[in-house]
Amino acid sequence: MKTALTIAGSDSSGGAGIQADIKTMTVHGVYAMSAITALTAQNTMGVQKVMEVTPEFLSQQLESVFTDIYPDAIKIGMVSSSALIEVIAEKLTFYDAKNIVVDPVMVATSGSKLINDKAIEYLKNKLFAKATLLTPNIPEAEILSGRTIKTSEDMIAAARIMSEEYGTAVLCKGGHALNEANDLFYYNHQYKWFIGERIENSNTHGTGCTLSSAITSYLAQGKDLENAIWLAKNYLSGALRAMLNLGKGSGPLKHTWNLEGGYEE
Ligand SMILES: Nc1ncnc2c1ncn2[C@@H]1O[C@H](COP(=O)(O)OP(=O)(O)OP(=O)(O)O)[C@@H](O)[C@H]1O
Ligand SMILES: Cc1ncc(CO)c(N)n1
Repeated sequence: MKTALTIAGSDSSGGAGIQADIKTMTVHGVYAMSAITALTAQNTMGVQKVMEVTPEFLSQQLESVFTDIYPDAIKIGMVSSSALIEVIAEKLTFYDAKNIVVDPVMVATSGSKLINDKAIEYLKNKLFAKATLLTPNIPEAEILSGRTIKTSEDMIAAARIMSEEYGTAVLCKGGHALNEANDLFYYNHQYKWFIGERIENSNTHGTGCTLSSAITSYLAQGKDLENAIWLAKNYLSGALRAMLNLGKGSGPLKHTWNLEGGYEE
């Protein structure tokens, strides 16, 4: 069985973070492991409280995992402080980790900030160069590239800046652009659009986490990066089309849709 590790925050409401990652990896037939960076008390309406783990405890979780069941691929999500980022960077190097997808989580769908400013600098300087793929959404891409994104051309320019600065592939997600679900892939001075059909569903809690862990699952299974992105996007679209409607705010996706004969009931 292929194995994957998520290094991310826990979402008590189960739709984003570690919980979304484990569900996604599991329905892809990949054995999921976790190293938790923070607990969030969160629901579909917002993040009520965050409790970070200590750097020592994160370090121990990573050591426990890597020295026993080596992950074929790794997804990194919410990491809210510079000390935690340092620990992750050090362990990834020490254990020679491969297939690393970094989702630079900064703000939850509900608008709550999930990272501090010093940590953003550490992400850029210590972590991004180790990534196989970065998956920023538009607001994150604006912060990381220093450019405002209003058009498709802006997305290309921002992705180019990030890819060249960090020497890694970048998938800039277009879910925040009105009427679109097109994501821009940029690597080796070339770009490619991953065109998606926009699904009218306001329940989008955890779309970013779900996409990045689906990509991670496919990388663990040995798919190449572009194939992994296509397959993951298809999985995500199905989870949105299944129209689960839970909670009072922006609800979670139906992660299990692909086990249940699809979304046509
Ligand atoms: N309404 C939609 N219909 C189809 N695809 C969508 C829709 N909204 C988002 N997506 C897709 O979902 C994926 C995640 O994109 P999005 O921009 O929502 O990420 P995110 O903001 O990081 O998510 P999160 O809400 O978890 O922070 C992308 O592939 C995007 O194109
Ligand atoms: C724990 C966690 N990670 C990531 C996100 C981004 O959606 C969230 N809302 N919560």
